Amino acid sequence: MLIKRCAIIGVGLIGGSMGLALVERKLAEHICGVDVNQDNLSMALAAGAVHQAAAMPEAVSGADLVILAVPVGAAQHLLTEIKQYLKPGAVVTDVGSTKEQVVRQAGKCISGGRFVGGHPMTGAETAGFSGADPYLFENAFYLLTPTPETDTCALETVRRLVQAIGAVVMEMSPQEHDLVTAAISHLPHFMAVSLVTAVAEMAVGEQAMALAAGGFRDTTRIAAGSPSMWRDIFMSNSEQVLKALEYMRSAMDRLEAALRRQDVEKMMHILSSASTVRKKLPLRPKGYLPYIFEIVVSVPDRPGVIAGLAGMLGEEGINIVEIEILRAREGYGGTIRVGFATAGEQDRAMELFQARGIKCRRKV
Ligand SMILES: NC(=O)C1=CN([C@@H]2O[C@H](COP(=O)(O)OP(=O)(O)OC[C@H]3O[C@@H](n4cnc5c(N)ncnc54)[C@H](O)[C@@H]3O)[C@@H](O)[C@H]2O)C=CC1
Ligand SMILES: O=C(O)C(=O)Cc1ccc(O)cc1
Repeated sequence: MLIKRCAIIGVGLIGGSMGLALVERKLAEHICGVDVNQDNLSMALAAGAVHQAAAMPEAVSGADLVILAVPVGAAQHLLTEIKQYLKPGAVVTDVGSTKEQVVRQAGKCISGGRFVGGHPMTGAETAGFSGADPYLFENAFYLLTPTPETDTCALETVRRLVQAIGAVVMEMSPQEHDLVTAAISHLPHFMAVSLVTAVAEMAVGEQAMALAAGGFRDTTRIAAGSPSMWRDIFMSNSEQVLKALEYMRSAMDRLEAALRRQDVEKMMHILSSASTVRKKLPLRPKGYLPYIFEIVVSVPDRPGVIAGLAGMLGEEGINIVEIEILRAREGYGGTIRVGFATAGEQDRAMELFQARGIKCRRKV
């Protein structure tokens, strides 16, 4: 066992998933769960994500590892609260989406550099334990943000834990973290929220909203995320988000100017450059995220189709690392994206499907 006694404060989507992952992989002997929301706590206990539902001082005072899995605003208050109860040598980590403020606060509260900032780059737009998943972290990037003050043993403990739940560790400073996530996570959320707000204000009616097709859905899925979680993310990373917004505004202004002036050439240039950049964006960029070798399979829209494909691959010992339904319209069939860890598996899957007359292509 990696950890003897662990406390998870906040057993919602991420804390709950962490508990399930630790239990499933037998990484912690005993886990205490703490939550202000009794429903989440009861569900976590019933699902076996925690061994015991506990109240604050007891949960923390016996713990070797404390995981803060609450919105970032609450995490900062909790650091102040728990410092008096921590046993000597205990390691504290968090899962918050912003890092600079929390890491600074931890520096004041947690002695010996035994706080290690963490951020799993995986999740969903659903809040609460009901969405918890023991495999949420598998193959996902998990950012750790040590500082020169971080204790090397504490860092190693968290590193090993993150790897043991199947995630891929990447380390960067809290400042770098907040800049990068402002660009690739917080700005997209800001835009998704603004897009939903704008279209709602256009009052195109319920019927028009029902027509909302791929584009609107794809660009706004994340806007359904937890408002309190995102309030805390924006408020704690306002400086970087505001910087990112300046770039966004400038890009929108240039596109708007081309439209106003009916400047076809300029418009074409902007659209083409964006299209090129977007097409080059791998699902998981090489060197940053583990690369995925994908194929896209065209299939009829019938129950059991995915099971059939998965069965064929399974019989050949080809492991699926990702699978996604890209398009399915009743009666028209659809496409399924299947991802593999190696080029060899991608080749074998192509051969297997083609030999059975299944239409497929390599995704580049
Ligand atoms: N939802 C996502 O996709 C991701 C979220 N995160 C971060 O993970 C953290 C948790 O987010 P989720 O699990 O999604 O939220 P959630 O809403 O599903 O869970 C948070 C839990 O913390 C509890 N809580 C709040 N304040 C508390 C307090 N003072 N004491 C004890 N419990 C308290 C809530 O009752 C809730 O059960 C946030 O900091 C978020 O930024 C990180 C990566 C992905
Ligand atoms: O649902 C999605 O696609 C997400 O991007 C979830 C998410 C939300 C917040 C994070 O800090 C990390 C991941």
